[in-house]
Amino acid sequence: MTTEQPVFISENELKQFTDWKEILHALEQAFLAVSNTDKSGSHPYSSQPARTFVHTEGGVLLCMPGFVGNHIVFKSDKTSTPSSTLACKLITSFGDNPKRDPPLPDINGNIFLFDNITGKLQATLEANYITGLRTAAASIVATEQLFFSRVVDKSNLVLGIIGTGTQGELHAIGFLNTQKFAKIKLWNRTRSRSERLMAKLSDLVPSTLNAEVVISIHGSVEECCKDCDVIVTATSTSTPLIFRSFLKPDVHINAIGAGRSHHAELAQDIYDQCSVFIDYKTGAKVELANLKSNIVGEIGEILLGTKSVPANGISVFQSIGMATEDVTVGRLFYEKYKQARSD
Ligand SMILES: NC(=O)C1=CN([C@@H]2O[C@H](COP(=O)(O)OP(=O)(O)OC[C@H]3O[C@@H](n4cnc5c(N)ncnc54)[C@H](OP(=O)(O)O)[C@@H]3O)[C@@H](O)[C@H]2O)C=CC1
Ligand SMILES: O=C([O-])C1=[NH+]CCC1
Repeated sequence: MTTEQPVFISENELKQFTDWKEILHALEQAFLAVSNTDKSGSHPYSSQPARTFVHTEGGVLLCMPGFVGNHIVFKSDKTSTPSSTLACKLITSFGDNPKRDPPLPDINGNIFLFDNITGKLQATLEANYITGLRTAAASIVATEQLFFSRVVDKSNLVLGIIGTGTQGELHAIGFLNTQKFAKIKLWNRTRSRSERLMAKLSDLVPSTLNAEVVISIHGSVEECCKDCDVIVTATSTSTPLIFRSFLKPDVHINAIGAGRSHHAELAQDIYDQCSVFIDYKTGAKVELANLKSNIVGEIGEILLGTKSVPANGISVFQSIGMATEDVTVGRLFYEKYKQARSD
């Protein structure tokens, strides 16, 4: 039980605790928790309503509350006993922020972690960086489940990143640190931003699994998508950027962006032919209500073994973003922060 005053953990403090293996594990726990309906078994479980939106003239405030029970915080600690975590992320998206002088991020948020027994606030974590990490980790887990599990020859795979803003950058860094690709192709509406990311990635490459990776920048979305095995779309576009004709017959897409309408990045001719997996049905009922496609199930259902992965074709992870991701990743970072202070 917490009797201390709540702590505030800044973005800079949080950055030093980044550990992709632990973050992927936290995401698996979140996915399992939303799909598991049996509270008495060994899997995590959750309580999570659809998030709410408050619209203003300049942007939107999202309220994302969630609870995860029976989850393992640290993958690496084999003696970990299951934990329960209650949290709420408040996050805003103000689209004109990047154009301000000096520029500000479009998305700004905080995660509030509560004591699970007393309901008292324990910690406030700045959440811009964590949101990027957990969104990228969700895509990586989805790609492992929907693509790497069905691909036999993993020797020459190509990753495409469409949109190299905050989310696109963390996706590129996350994939570099956790999966092997022969090539990473970048496209961004403003080319200078993909040039900046290319320079950053080139510095990181020697310390990742991908020492030989070739990174390139492309002038059109079509050219960037050509030959890609895995694609990430991380833009705020309101009109489709990728069409069926740009794609190989077997490809996996993580569609994470597009703000108000989550399915704006891909053309209808892709949705007509693909298998869509989502993060949570409760959110999809609200936020993907207008999506006309074959929604097969949740990523957590694959992890639980209650849904199977299509053998081939186009798979899409339509990432909405959910509170349970912030719950398990927020708790992981809070525990790491406490460990560091007690050392
Ligand atoms: N699924 C999830 O869990 C999450 C989803 N998101 C969503 O991801 C998207 C990206 O967020 P973030 O990276 O933080 O934002 P940034 O502002 O950092 O980046 C926005 C990106 O979108 C591009 N873009 C904007 N408008 C267009 C357009 N009309 N056509 C093509 N590209 C465009 C920008 O290009 P340029 O550099 O040229 O401006 C930039 O690459 C947002 O829609 C956000 O809502 C964010 C967090 C979590
Ligand atoms: O899931 C999330 O945190 C967000 N989705 C869009 C803006 C922030």
